Amino acid sequence: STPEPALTNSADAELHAIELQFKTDVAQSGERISQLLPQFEQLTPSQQSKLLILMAVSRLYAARFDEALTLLKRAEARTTDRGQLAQIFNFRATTFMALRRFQDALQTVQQTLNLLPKLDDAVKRDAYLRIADIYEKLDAFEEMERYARRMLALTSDSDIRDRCYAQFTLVNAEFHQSSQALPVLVEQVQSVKAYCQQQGFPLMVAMSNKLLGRLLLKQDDLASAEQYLQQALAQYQHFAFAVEITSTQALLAQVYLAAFRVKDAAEMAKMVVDAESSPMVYQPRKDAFEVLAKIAEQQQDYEQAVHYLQAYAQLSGLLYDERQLKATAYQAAKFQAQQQQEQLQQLSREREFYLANAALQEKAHHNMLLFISVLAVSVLLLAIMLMIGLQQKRRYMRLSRFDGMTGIYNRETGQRLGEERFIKALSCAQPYALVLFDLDKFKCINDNFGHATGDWVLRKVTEVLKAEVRNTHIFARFGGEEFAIIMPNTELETAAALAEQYRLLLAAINTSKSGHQFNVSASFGVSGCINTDLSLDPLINRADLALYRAKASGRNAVAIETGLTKPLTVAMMT
Ligand SMILES: Nc1nc2c(ncn2[C@@H]2O[C@H](COP(=O)(O)OP(=O)(O)OP(=O)(O)O)[C@@H](O)[C@H]2O)c(=O)[nH]1
Repeated sequence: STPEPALTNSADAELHAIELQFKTDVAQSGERISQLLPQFEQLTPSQQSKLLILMAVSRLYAARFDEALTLLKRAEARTTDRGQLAQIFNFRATTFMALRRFQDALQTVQQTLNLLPKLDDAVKRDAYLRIADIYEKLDAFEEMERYARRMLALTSDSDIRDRCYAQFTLVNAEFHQSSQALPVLVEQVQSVKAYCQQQGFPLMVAMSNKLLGRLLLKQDDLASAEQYLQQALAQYQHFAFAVEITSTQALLAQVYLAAFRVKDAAEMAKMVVDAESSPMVYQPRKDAFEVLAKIAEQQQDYEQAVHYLQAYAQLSGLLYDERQLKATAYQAAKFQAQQQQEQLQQLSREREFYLANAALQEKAHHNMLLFISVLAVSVLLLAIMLMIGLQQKRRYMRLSRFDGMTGIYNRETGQRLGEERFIKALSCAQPYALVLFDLDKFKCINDNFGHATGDWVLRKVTEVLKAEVRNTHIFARFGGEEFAIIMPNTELETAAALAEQYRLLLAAINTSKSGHQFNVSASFGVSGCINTDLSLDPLINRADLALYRAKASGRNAVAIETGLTKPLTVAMMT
């Protein structure tokens, strides 16, 4: 069922309030969680996740680590929000640290770091803070400093809490590494403390006080050290922060011992060793047993001193083992991170390879285009050349089919066409006739008026007859001044009549345009197809015979050769 909007909003507000209160009043916030629990089923998955995270945190403070892990798992299952997931991972890493499962903790840190790139700065700062805290517990102080700096770099003037936390973590990392002189560090911690106090972050004030106490103990400023440590103790007691209370008490015991306040020292140290033991307090316990051993020794209670020294030695061994464990985990995590880095580099190399390959393919594509273009241009050129060739061929064909001077068919073409028509006429039993004519005394024209005039006559004769010859007839120059008119589907008599007509036309040519005045005439021989003819040749021969006779009869005449036993002579004119 969908939750009512009013409940959704009020639950959001309450969850946010509880989250804030965790930083100042753990007990009170636990109370508010219990009050919200009966409404669990009515909350949205995201709110349920948030509530489960808060419950896990309260278990974490109560050192109920396995319960905390279970709650975090349930919280993780209910959200896809990256920010919330980062928060879950952070608390999980802290829980693993408390359980001394260092490798799991570092793996969880890596999970958080993988989530971070897409998250906003506030979530990043939160994660960096917790990672720095984990590295501190792993004695990896360089890493601690690195993440503190990253966090600080992401803060602006308005991120007061995070700036206070980051500054403290940074100065704490410097203290662990002894990278600054003690007085410089004291000054730095004091300025961080002032800033955090002014902005109202009591936990950071408590931690600053404890750190100042520790620094001043080292400087042998015992009075100031006690003052700061007492302040820190009161503040931690307010938070019910058991681990820090024990750790501060152990420091106070050392201050009192140094100040020869044996009774106070013993009292403090006793509180430390009587408090619940856990790996988190091995160091303060070891310090407290040392204080107690020294006191017993001073009081010459050697039996008791040996007893305390045994406890001290045992804790030293445990701490040594733990340091080994941490170092191993840290190295393993470093190795894993390195491997991951190498994998990333491999991926980027593969990507480079892919890009280079793509560029290569692009080039191949480009070359292909170039090749196609060249091919296209070549084909075009070839086509043009082919066309020119065809045109030339057509020109030559034309030249070879026609007579250059007169433009009519030459002898070969005329004879071939005539032959084709002849075969057709033969199969259809159609009539067929042939006229040959030869200009008269042409040599004289050449001789008297020059070759050019002779040429003019040849062209004039053609021009005159071309206009007259039927379009089914074939007009050809047979050579020199001899012409033929092949007449398919034409009777011999018709051919003779036409020849006569042509003879008259030629004789009527006016030669003045040639620049000379003279007579033009031609002699004609006509033949027609007879039964025995199987090709054009016999017709040509007979027309030739007739032409010869026409010449012999005095020229400018038409003669007929029938091919029959008694040749028929037609009218001749002079
Ligand atoms: N101008 C010119 N003369 C040509 C051409 N072809 C042939 N001839 C000339 O034509 C003349 C033909 O002379 P012949 O064969 O003796 O005949 P003809 O002078 O016409 O006398 P007949 O045929 O007996 O009437 C030759 O002098 C050739 O040189 C040509 O293309 N142009």
